[in-house]
Amino acid sequence: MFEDDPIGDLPAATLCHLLRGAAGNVQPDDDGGPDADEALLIHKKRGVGSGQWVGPGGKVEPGETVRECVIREVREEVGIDVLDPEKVGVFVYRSDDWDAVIHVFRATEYAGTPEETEEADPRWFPVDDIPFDEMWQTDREWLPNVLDGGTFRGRFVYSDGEPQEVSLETGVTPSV
Ligand SMILES: Nc1nc2c([nH]c(=O)n2[C@H]2C[C@H](O)[C@@H](COP(=O)(O)OP(=O)(O)OP(=O)(O)O)O2)c(=O)[nH]1
Repeated sequence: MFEDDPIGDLPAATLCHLLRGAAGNVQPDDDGGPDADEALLIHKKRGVGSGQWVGPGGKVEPGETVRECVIREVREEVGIDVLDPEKVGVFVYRSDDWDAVIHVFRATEYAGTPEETEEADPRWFPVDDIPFDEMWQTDREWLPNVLDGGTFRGRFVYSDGEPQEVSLETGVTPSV
């Protein structure tokens, strides 16, 4: 799937999908995945994807691991500390103005309460009522699976803001 992409040469970025149950904590369901009621999204105020709902995250800085990046970005954007980031997916994103390899994490344990910042307005959404119409179009291809405990890798090529190529493989173990 990634044969055409010099993955090591592309800028890296992260996304985090935080889950909570009705009682706050998340227990495993029958399949061993998280049995969550709600997922945290941010309404992004600036940068790539501003004006849309998206998981918190951002660009990996020089000398930083993707895991360090996702913890830093969630803290900067919504003011909480993620305790158990689990890498569950990776995708190549290509567009007219920004190419990247994006590492997707899921987490169920964190410290603090999400707060609005200059970058982001956070809100918990029911996992069966995610605002896909106000998100990156290809997120609807993989996010339900991630919220349900799955893993994936993908490649999404956009032009003029519209997806032109969509490749997706689920049930893979993403390398970190
Ligand atoms: N959900 C989703 N997020 C995407 C897609 N493509 C894409 O680049 N992103 C995300 C990955 C990063 O979290 C974010 C781009 O980084 P950013 O602009 O937020 O980076 P940053 O916080 O470091 O911002 P800055 O300092 O450069 O302003 O966009 C996509 O197709 N779906």
